[in-house]
Amino acid sequence: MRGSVVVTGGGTGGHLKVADAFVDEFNKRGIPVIFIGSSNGQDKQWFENDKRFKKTYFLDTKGVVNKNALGKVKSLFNILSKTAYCLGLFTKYNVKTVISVGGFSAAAATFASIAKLDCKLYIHEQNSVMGSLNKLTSKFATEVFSSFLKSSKIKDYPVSQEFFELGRIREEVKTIAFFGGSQGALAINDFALKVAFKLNEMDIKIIHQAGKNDFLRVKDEYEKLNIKADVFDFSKEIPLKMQEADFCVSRAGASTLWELCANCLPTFFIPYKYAAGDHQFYNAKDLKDRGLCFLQREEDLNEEDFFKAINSDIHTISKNLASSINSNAVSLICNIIVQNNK
Ligand SMILES: CC(=O)N[C@H]1[C@@H](OP(=O)(O)OP(=O)(O)OC[C@H]2O[C@@H](n3ccc(=O)[nH]c3=O)[C@H](O)[C@@H]2O)O[C@H](CO)[C@@H](O)[C@@H]1O
Repeated sequence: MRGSVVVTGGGTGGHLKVADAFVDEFNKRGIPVIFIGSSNGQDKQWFENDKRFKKTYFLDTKGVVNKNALGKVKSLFNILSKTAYCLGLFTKYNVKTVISVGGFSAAAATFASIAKLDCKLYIHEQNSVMGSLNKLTSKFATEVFSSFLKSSKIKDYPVSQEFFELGRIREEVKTIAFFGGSQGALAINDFALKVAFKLNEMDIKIIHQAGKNDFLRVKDEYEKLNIKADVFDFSKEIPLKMQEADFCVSRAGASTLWELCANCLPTFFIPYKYAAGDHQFYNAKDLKDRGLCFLQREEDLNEEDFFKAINSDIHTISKNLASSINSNAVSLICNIIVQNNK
């Protein structure tokens, strides 16, 4: 492959998990990868000192959306200065390929890839509604990959192999996992605590990812209820937690959603209502329309529908999930990139 490869993007786990899948695939092919992310958000927590990368850079960049006019101008100037810095890096490492997985962390390296004429930009958009950076830059990309875009050459999602390998067809609900996405979700924490007593009475074990900010409160509440739940703030072993569960309650972040499909784990999705363009709801809508998941808006959340869901035919759902996603998306995407950049 000509020149070096940069993977850029992040901010939250959903973007970073896709970056993770790309790095593994390029490394498998003996192609080193440089990562460019932000020092704000979760990028450092995921990739600092990660030996799989040839080099990692965490730039002091922040998002532009959701800021007042002055904040927007400041962020834009900052991104421009970091773009110039990235151009310097691109010359130093002879970068010819940039893969953006989106999020505010991707802005500087994405703009630099557009400015450098001999560099190709590839975008992976995870969500049903395109993020603002991708909207702005996609016309400059050689390819835009997304499960939700008709024009995408590869429609399956780059999910890590372990979610497939640890997948199994469920028969009955003995263990339930509650997942709040990479940052945890207050609404899911509260709902889990509300139904915990009844689940305990039904002899159903609880696994609960509560997120960093609410972890201690949640742990404390289970103790008060005298329930032995597997509660944690963030775990690097989500594939194992999924494997153990027979049913899941989750936010509908794109990476989690496709990992659950890969794992054949029937899920009750409660989308984050403030996600841009309501994308979490639309991430899950097609699966819901095909009878492959349950989907309920936070404001409609009620115990009756939840218990109806766990008592439904989860075996058929689990069986049908097995054909909802192919396991080779990341390899197919990398084939296209490598072929283009020979
Ligand atoms: C609030 C918000 O805007 N969230 C967005 C963010 O979600 P978020 O960052 O929560 O992303 P996802 O749910 O898509 O992915 C979270 C990732 O973190 C991993 N994980 C999670 C918890 C844990 O303890 N350990 C762990 O490793 C999961 O396995 C998954 O791979 O990015 C997604 C992908 O663009 C979007 O679809 C979401 O809408």
